Amino acid sequence: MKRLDQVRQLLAEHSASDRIGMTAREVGQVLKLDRSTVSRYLNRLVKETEVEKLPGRPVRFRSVQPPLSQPVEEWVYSPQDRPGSLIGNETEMKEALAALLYPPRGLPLLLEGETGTGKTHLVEQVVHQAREQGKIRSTQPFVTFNCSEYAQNPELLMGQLFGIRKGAFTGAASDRTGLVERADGGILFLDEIHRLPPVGQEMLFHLIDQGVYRRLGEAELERQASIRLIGATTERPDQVLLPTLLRRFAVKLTLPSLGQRERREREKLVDAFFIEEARHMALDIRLDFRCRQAFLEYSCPGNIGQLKGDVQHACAQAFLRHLYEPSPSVTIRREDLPAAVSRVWRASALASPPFPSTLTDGGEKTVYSELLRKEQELSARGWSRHERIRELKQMASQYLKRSAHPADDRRQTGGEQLQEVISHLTRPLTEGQQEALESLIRSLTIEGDQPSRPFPETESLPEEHRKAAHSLAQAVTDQGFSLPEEAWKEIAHLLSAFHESESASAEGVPVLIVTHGESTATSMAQVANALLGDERVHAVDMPLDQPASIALQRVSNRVASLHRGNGILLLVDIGSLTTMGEDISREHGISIHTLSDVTLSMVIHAARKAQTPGWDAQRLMESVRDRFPAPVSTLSPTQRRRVVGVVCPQGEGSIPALKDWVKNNLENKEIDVLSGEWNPHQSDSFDQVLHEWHQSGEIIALVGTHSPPNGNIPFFHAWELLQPDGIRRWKEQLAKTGSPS
Ligand SMILES: Nc1ncnc2c1ncn2[C@@H]1O[C@H](COP(=O)(O)OP(=O)(O)OP(=O)(O)O)[C@@H](O)[C@H]1O
Repeated sequence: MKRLDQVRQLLAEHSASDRIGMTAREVGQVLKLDRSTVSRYLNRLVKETEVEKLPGRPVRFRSVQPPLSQPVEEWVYSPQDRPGSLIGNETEMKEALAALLYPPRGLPLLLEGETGTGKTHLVEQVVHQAREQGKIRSTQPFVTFNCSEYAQNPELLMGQLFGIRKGAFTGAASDRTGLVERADGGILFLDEIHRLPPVGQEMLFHLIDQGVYRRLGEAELERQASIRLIGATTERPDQVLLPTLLRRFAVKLTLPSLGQRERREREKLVDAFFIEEARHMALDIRLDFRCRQAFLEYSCPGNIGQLKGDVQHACAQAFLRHLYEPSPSVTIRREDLPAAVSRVWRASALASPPFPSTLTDGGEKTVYSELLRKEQELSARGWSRHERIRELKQMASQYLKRSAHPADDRRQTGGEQLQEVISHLTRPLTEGQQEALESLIRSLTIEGDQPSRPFPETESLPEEHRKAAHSLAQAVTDQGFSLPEEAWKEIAHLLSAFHESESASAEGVPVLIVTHGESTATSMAQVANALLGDERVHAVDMPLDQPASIALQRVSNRVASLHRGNGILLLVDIGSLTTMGEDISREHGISIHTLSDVTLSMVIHAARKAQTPGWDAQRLMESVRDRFPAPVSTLSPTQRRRVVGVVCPQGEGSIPALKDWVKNNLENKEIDVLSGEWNPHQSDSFDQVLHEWHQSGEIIALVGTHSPPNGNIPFFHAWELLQPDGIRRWKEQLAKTGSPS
């Protein structure tokens, strides 16, 4: 904490209990600072009317805080409050705006600052203001790209930026437009610009300098583009950028870390973030003195970004409690604070009374409305209160990227006890088998009486496995755990898998699990591999905050490395993952069969059958699908309708006109046009839109006003469709995906 803040805080705490104030010497003694330094700070605080000088000698100083008789015990943030879109950074804002608007096409601007200091936010605000002021037309593109997304693959990174000519490198199956081309006439914001390899930096330099560039693999044709360039980096620019490129950035700004900011600014940030949450919830949020104080003091290495995330974390926890304790507003308590914040929470003379809260949906789709929707859905499905709270807690922590530790999970579900029951009942099983069985039964008990899916049929299973599963399910129920009536069927499949030995073939079909979450896929693969005694199941975890493009790249790399000639079985959970197989299959020409709604027993079955001699991915997929019939969906592009999606960020209002345009310009009336909005601030929002559309058919192209965060489906910028080249590309794309005869 800065010294000025230490002085301010000491006086605030002292004045709260003792109104006679402190002398400069006393303050110096407590803080171990010399008196003249303390006097300087005290006079500054007096000037800023935060501290008052009391009459008499020696001069005593007292914080201008409300007297104890009327303590400010709590802050109330209301949805009617206006949070302010940019806090601090006014000077940087002015300079950045001046750079952006400098004639004729702006001065290249470079922002430097630690992660979370607000570089992206500043750029967004600058562009917003330039548009508001009419200095930049809203039709001029604003393309943003984070170079770290493709940092592991420099070719792809540069291809993404400058475009690719067909055949430029292995896998470049068609010509591809780059972001430079999309940003032509507008603004290109390159975040983490230092991730560009030197040759890419050279190309960028050439573009800024001469206004020309080439697509990758294009030797003859030189293309022109006029862009306003903004770069951002978390590194020291002189250590990571080529001097030639660095010199071309005429304006360089450094954003301060949170620790370097004035306390006033931090207060404004904390208040703004709470107001933002109150607006999302459409409810007042109450926060007591000590909690707010903790937010002002804790060490926050992730800067403003982390501060905002931690405020959201506390709000989500409080909102969750509020769902079960209806009252007119949401109150943040110490137990809601993230650990780092809670650690600096201190008992204070100012106590806060408990406050009640109510239930209202803010309308907008936020973590709160989602929690609320989930709660209603689970109630309607008859989940018990205990189970609902558990589920919602998990959901909240997922949203906040704080997925619960598996050990906690086990404790919450009475897992230890369950484990004991199972190990007692199933002594002959190996440790790995017991673990698998326990996982399965735990997931079945969580589902309660009304499972979300039908159970697999068991006619083909040996009678002894059916009977054993029956008794096991009965025994588990007798121990007080609630299992769905037909849960034994799934257990029977698992028991059958344990006992069936397969003659392994060296080839086999690789099974790859891809699911959302930090470790879900890996855990399933580990259990299955432990059980079957080898490493035939592979996994890719998809943390919720990871961009879809990176996930696709990771899965694609994994598919390429696993492929042995018999295709791949992809087992996925939900969302846009179901479309991945198709994209990757096209990219590598590998036969990929995808099944969704993966469960542990499905993985075990697939792993067991994967080594069957002579089987390929299709045969394996059919076997798994037959065993686990619904709601498993196989994705066969040949039987599906084709869909063009019109997609814009929320609140843009351009969807109806765009949708009409697309419909009127589609020669093939068999293509469906769907539209939807996504929330740029919610990492999986775009995936959800894709997932919904995917139910209706294969998405062959996207049209919108902003590039969506998914680079796998061909995207057409609205303005591009009005250009002759855009229309040509559009027609080509539709023709390319024509229905197979
Ligand atoms: N000055 C500000 N006023 C209000 N909110 C801000 C401010 N600066 C940043 N934020 C908020 O903090 C969060 C993090 O900011 P941002 O993503 O711009 O940081 P960054 O420096 O680009 O981080 P990174 O280097 O990790 O990409 C954003 O949600 C943004 O809305």
